[in-house]
Amino acid sequence: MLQQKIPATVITGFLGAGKTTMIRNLLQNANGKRIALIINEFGDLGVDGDVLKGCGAEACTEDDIIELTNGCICCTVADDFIPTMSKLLERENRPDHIVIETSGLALPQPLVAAFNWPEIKTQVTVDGVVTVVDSAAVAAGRFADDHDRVDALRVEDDNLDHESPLEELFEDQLTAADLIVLNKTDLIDAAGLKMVRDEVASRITRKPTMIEAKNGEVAAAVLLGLGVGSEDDIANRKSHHDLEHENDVEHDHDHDEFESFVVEVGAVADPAAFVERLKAVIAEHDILRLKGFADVPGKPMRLLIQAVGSRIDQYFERAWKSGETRGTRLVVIGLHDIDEPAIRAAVAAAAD
Ligand SMILES: Nc1nc2c(ncn2[C@@H]2O[C@H](COP(=O)(O)OP(=O)(O)OP(=O)(O)O)[C@@H](O)[C@H]2O)c(=O)[nH]1
Repeated sequence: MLQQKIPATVITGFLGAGKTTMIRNLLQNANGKRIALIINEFGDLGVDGDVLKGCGAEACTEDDIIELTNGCICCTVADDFIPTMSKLLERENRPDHIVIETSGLALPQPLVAAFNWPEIKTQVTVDGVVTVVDSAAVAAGRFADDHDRVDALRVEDDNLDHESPLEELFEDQLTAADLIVLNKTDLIDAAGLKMVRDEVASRITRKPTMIEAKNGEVAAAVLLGLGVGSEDDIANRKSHHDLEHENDVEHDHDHDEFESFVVEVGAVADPAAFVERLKAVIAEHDILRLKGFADVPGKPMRLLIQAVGSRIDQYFERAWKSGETRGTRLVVIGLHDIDEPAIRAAVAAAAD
């Protein structure tokens, strides 16, 4: 009997835009669909996986959550993504829908193109590519306003042939979209939102639907079931990288423009003071994303810390498990020239 292709939704968007938050909401409102989730994260602490496993949604048990941690999914298609999909498709109990969260630094194009590989194409189709946008970051000029900085980087590095790395990636993720979710609308006013809409529209030639959301609250019926088959249209969604290297088959995409590392420090006695000091460290070093868990003495639960630019959210996420080593571990992500030793020292000092 001919099996129906399983629809797969690719969820992309820059670091901290709200992808995991939106997926968490989706899993809790999945209308009875069984969803398999493939999560790819930059930096190897597995924060997103933990957040999603912790939500206990029936739509997606821990077994249905697969983490790809060997770098950005767009660079590990052959080694990581295809074998993972093949294994998932061999399962007896196949999911109704597959959701793939790319890392915030991933180019979605190579991932979508992978759905044309013969072993995948016969069994799965890309239902749609959903690009989540941090509206507050766009309104603040995060993706447009760093020309001085890029010029400075270019002086240091002759090989930097791009515009701003942030701007390019932002556009590439928008270019791949079938649906754009303008998230974090709670952080801006109506005029700001209008600006964000115009700014996003000005960066793409295709005209995908744009919707607004806060805390990633988008109905499952809106996110799933777009029915696009985006893999067949991938030639019309070329990234800057595709366009620059069209005749250059040897050229690999990489993430040299970004750097990530994990900082481990001691227990944090005063979380409020720690977070305030972290804000200063983030601003001074222009850290794009910082997230992880902190050990607060006397507390049975671990503190989840999520920073996107200067905004930091924190909450006690779950109890430390027996046998788990308590500790404070944070992933730091920035542009390639961030000062790792200085940041390590500053975060350690902030925890003291
Ligand atoms: N104020 C506000 N915060 C939000 C909203 N959506 C997400 N956040 C917060 O933004 C932070 C980042 O959200 P995530 O869902 O982890 O973002 P992400 O895109 O998965 O991040 P990466 O996987 O690191 O790229 C978290 O602290 C969220 O609670 C929103 O609509 N409004």
